[in-house]
Amino acid sequence: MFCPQKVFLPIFVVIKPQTHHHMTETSQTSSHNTADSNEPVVSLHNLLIRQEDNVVLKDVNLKIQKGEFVYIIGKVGSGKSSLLKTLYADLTLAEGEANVSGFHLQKIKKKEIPYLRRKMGIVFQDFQLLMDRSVYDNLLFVLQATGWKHKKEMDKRIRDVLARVDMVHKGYKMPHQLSGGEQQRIAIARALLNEPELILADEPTGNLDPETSDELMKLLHMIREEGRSVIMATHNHNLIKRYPGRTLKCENARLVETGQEEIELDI
Ligand SMILES: Nc1ncnc2c1ncn2[C@@H]1O[C@H](COP(=O)(O)OP(=O)(O)OP(=O)(O)O)[C@@H](O)[C@H]1O
Repeated sequence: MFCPQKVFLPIFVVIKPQTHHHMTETSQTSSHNTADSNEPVVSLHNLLIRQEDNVVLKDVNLKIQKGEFVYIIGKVGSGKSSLLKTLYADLTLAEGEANVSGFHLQKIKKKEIPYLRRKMGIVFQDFQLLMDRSVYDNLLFVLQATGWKHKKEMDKRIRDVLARVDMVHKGYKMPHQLSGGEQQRIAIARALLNEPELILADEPTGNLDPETSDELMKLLHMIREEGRSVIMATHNHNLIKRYPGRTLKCENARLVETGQEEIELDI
């Protein structure tokens, strides 16, 4: 069954109209610093990441700059999703210091989390579109939930993001009328609505065939070229070979940098 909380929309926050007000809002929050443009988008210092009582990752140290494309690899259960969940504050940080888009996660309050999530776009393996409404209404829902008010501006924004993912004529379709690849494009369009500086993608090609995965990778790399940072967890090593990027591996409860030559091709 569809679980609305899992869409990670800041729907429980009433936000003023969308007129470039992000900094004012976020800077009012105690865990947020107005980000310097040279600051890393993600800065992690000695993190300990736990799931219940189990240590998933320890001594995690990482800096990701604006415009970097970073892959997270590792075996099933090695901690890739837990790391991403920590970054979008779905998993409480056990120890260490984490600065993500200017938010200090070690002291973030529950009510501040929607503001953090507005600075990022999150893409999942299973797309997580609202199945009971059209593509257009999926996007409209997010804009309204994040404080946009003016019909014309919302319409323009929706058309812009649909154009970016080459889906401008599919706005009237219901999600079930789209292929998996098309649904994932819509999920990316949704992630781009509020111009985030960071895209987190958890196994985004997991449900896609190789050709469609390839197209999605081109799209994610195009998004990176616009100056956004992309962090993508994946099992698909072939894709990393075709679209090289900085690669980190979760292994033995640590996060380690991995050279391209160490990445084994999938059979
Ligand atoms: N909600 C949860 N409660 C308790 N333990 C969990 C929870 N989610 C994950 N874990 C455990 O935490 C560890 C890391 O899981 P995680 O999902 O981060 O791994 P992963 O590398 O993303 O795996 P996969 O490749 O299967 O997606 C695993 O041992 C897993 O069983």
